[in-house]
Amino acid sequence: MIKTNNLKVTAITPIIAPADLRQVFPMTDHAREFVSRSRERIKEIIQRRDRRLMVVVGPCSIHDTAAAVEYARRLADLSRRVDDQLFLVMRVYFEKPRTTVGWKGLINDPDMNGTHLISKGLGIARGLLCTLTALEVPVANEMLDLITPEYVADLISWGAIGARTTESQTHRELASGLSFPIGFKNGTDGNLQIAVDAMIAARASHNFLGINRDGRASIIQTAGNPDVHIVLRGSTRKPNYLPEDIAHTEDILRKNQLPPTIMVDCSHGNSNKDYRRQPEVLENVIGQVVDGNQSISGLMIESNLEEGNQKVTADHGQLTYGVSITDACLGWRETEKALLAAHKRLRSRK
Ligand SMILES: O=C[C@H](O)[C@H](O)COP(=O)(O)O
Ligand SMILES: C=C(OP(=O)(O)O)C(=O)O
Repeated sequence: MIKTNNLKVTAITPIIAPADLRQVFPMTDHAREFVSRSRERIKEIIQRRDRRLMVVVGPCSIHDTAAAVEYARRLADLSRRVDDQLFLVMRVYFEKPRTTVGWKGLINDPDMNGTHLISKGLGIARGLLCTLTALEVPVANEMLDLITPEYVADLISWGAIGARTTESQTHRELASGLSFPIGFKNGTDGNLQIAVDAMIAARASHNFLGINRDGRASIIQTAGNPDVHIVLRGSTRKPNYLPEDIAHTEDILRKNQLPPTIMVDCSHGNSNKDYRRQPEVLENVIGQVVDGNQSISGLMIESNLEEGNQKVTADHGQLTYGVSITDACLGWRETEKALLAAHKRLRSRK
């Protein structure tokens, strides 16, 4: 018999159901209360009812949970020192969109060796989110895969749809049903319209395919997510965080009847992919806020315990602790210095 299906599929392996993983790593009452409170604070900030700025700061990707917990402890300490001006949310990114190919993150390949033990990755991810929530560190995640939210989204306070997926209908549908605020990045070529279209789409209700708690394919019907905003991340051609870029974005949001609230990613196209330039982007944007800008509500920084990045080799014993294995990051010392300086300047606001 001639086979016409799965000609290019080499294996299909069922995985643990979301309900079962949630039983292994249950959400405590404290976690529920903390995540709900963090989401409310973020909503207030992006709606500009709370004049603090949200800063999504942390590693480009998580590959070592011990280092992530150490980073979270430092962030929690720093948060206590700056929280009258800055609401810090940790970047805890488990899924990486690749330009072509490469390691796709801790969920996809937790052992970083091509074994792709996705059930294990989901378990490590959920376990880490429980630990970080117990430490009272709010978590930000990139929503890349359309299935994983059922496993982890209850512990997340803010989500990004990345530059490579903002134009995707399925990601917009996903965003329309998520229980937390979502930032849509501009395209890698600088296109803002795709983020505007994404916001309009995600605010509407949708019917689409997903999975339920038992892992069964289901029709998901959503109400629409009003808590969506744009994230300016620059492009391969130029940055887009300068006052004229912000004014242009405000104008586009106004023309599309979208709330004037903007997050600036200090990394990616805005730093010309040079992590050392993130503090200068941060300083410029903080200057705009101190000078009276009302629409900038958030910032993003790629930061790790140690600066730079490293390649993963077959012998993981060779990896340097606290260094990114994806994009290069600002080190902790520089991150702390930059955020304390931002805090000091914001305090001088009228
Ligand atoms: O922030 C992450 C990266 O810029 C993104 O995942 C693309 O990475 P790549 O171009 O190395 O694949
Ligand atoms: C991939 C990322 O960003 P972007 O989608 O802007 O490239 C990221 O923040 O990890």
